[in-house]
Amino acid sequence: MSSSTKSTQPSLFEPQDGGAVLERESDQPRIARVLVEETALELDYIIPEELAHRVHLGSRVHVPLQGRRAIAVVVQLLNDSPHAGRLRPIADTIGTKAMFPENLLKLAKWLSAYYLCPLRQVLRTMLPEAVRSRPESFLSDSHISLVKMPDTDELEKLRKAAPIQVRILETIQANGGESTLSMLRKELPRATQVIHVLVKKGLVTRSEVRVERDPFQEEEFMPSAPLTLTEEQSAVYARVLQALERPADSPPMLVFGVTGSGKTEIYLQAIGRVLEKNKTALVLVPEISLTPQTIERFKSRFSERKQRIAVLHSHLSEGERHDEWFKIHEERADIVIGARSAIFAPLENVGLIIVDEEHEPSYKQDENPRYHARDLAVVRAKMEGCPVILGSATPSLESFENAKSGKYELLRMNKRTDGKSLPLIRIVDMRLEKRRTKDGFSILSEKLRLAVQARLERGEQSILFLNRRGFNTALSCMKCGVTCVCPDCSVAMTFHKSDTKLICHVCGMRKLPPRKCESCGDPSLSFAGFGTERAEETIRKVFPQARLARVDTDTMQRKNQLRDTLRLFRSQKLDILIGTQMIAKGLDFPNVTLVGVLNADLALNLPDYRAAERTFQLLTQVAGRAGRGERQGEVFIQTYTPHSPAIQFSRHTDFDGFAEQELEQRQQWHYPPYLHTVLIGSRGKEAAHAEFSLQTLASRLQKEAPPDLIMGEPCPSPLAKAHGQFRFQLLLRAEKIRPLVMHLQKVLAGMTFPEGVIVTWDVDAMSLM
Ligand SMILES: Nc1ncnc2c1ncn2[C@@H]1O[C@H](COP(=O)(O)OP(=O)(O)OP(=O)(O)O)[C@@H](O)[C@H]1O
Ligand SMILES: [Zn+2]
Ligand SMILES: [Zn+2]
Repeated sequence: MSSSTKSTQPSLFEPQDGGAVLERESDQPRIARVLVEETALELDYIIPEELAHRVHLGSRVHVPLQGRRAIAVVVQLLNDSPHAGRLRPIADTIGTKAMFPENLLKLAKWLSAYYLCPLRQVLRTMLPEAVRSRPESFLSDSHISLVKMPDTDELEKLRKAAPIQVRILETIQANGGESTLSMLRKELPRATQVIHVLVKKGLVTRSEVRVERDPFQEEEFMPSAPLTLTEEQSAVYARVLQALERPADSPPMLVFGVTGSGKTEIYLQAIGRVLEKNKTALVLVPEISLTPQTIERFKSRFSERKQRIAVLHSHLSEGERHDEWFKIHEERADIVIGARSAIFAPLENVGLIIVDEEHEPSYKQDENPRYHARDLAVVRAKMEGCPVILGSATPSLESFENAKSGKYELLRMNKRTDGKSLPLIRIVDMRLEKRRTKDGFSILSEKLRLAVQARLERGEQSILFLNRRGFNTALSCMKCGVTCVCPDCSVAMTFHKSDTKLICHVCGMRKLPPRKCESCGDPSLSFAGFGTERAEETIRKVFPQARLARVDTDTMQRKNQLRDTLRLFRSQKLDILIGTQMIAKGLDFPNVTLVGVLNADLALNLPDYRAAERTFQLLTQVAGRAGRGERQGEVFIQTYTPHSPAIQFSRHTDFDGFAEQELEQRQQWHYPPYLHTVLIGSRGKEAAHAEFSLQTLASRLQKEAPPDLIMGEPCPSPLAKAHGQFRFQLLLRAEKIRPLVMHLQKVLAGMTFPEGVIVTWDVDAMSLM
């Protein structure tokens, strides 16, 4: 949150500027308290009689404000106001139905208080941009009919004076006298204005029609029927059914099932039950596993009502997002599947909320408001009075601890549905491997090479995973040792061979690799480290006959490219898939019998107390991609730290062992889940200003602090510079989060920061970078 949005004390009535004052006997409620969207003012307005049926809690309305009209959200309905005699009426509503259903508005208020973020900003986040700024325009298209062509003379005159008008007329004529505005626009971007003129001249008519963009309209779905549940699944499902019958007595359920244990099947059947009860279901999936395959599973199971499934994710066009949102708003959807922000879907009559892969860090938004969608799901479920299922093969330690303490209910599934054992996991010690190679460098160990070779011979498939894109991860001087870093960020620039550029992965800056050291001028520069691009090149050299594709954000730029590549892989037209975490999750390919992790140490080396947890999760997830079919799977993990606990425990798929050890450490060192954190950050072009601001804040926080506060020292962030700004941080920890947040709010309210310094705060921070 930037210091410029510092909360001001909202005044509750509007200064009068001479407008007529309404007075009338009350129907209840007669006054709406609204939050003006652009000013953060909370003001009271009269609800005029004629709008009474359209003004609800959560409605967006137009109100008169200082001689103009402003857009506001109704946040409270009142019978009376301290300024009752001096209020002006609401001018109009946007739509007839509240944009924020009551529970969503409640959730917004909760979020605002918990994460210390102005309500106005929360509400802004809840509505997609396309809905907020253009509530109607995307929805409609215009049907254009030709009334008459101008006669021959006139037509020629017009052709000279306004050739574009003629061109449009002729296009419509050629199309049988009918067309749509969107089609004409494709031909001519200015078609809208031209049509306007032609309508005035009476040559064409225009009528509004409603069209919807369906991102899946070309897809066919094979209907699927519910499977007979395994014993383990049945036990979990029985519990879920009970919760659906008596949601009030049911704590959040943590479904902890190994990869391939059939969690998704349970979700599908539970949703089936919810629909039978004429209720709706909300399913959150991490962005990265919101693959066509995942959506297909839902659309296939509920194929008879696939039109009633709304999908929300970041790859939708503005128009698609708008339409999906309205589909939910107008109650034309009863299943919503989406990534993080789908927790704000304006769904009503919610019967079940599911958060798949609940441990995924991407559920935490890393800009304002910095909410955690899983935690909001638990809160929203409570407000909706419905059960919530959190599912994972590697639960977050937060949820696991909640289950241990009885706040959540733990439901376990330890076996794969096919009865197959989990894949065999082998650790490859790259320190030994290094000695074997002549340049002391290896991308593919001998063991992994042989394993891939064997798959190629048997016609089976392999996935190779490397969580870093690019060719080389650093360019360093052999003489003075200086590495080429981004001038704006404190990170080494990555060499991308395909465009022969150094690219900064933080700010995106690109430049040609220098010919000599930028520090000492020596020409002996050397590339080091490797990313997916280089790994691909190596694998191609080692297995020239293999059919190979690389999946990372560099290769998957084009729309549908990921889908197409995965289809090729599924239909076994590819032997090897090499990629970043885009391929780590949720993919289910029966012919994959080998998974290789090229460098398991990447996540472990992050300066974050969660590094071990992340590594464990990632390795377990990746390993889960192997051996999902008839044949047993095998996993090779290449590492320079073979004895680290995260690697050893994941090797034995021993979540409990890992959790026990890790939780003990967290408790000892006072980290979540035993304490809450607030990470305060300051940044600015002037390092001294940013640092000083944080120091001042720290010393103010010290005064009258809650007794359980543990405050660190202001220090440079691990990512010390980004986008040309110097970054500092301060970690606050406390057992109770509310008193800490309230204390912080009070201190911030009394502070101003120097110009150019931005101060942020992140409650329950997931990343300490
Ligand atoms: N009861 C069942 N009988 C037979 N096959 C099943 C059953 N339940 C699930 N499956 C199949 O087992 C495979 C794994 O199931 P599913 O994807 O639901 O597991 P999951 O726990 O969600 O996996 P992951 O955590 O790896 O995403 C799928 O191919 C699914 O169709
Ligand atoms: Zn040098
Ligand atoms: Zn940069």
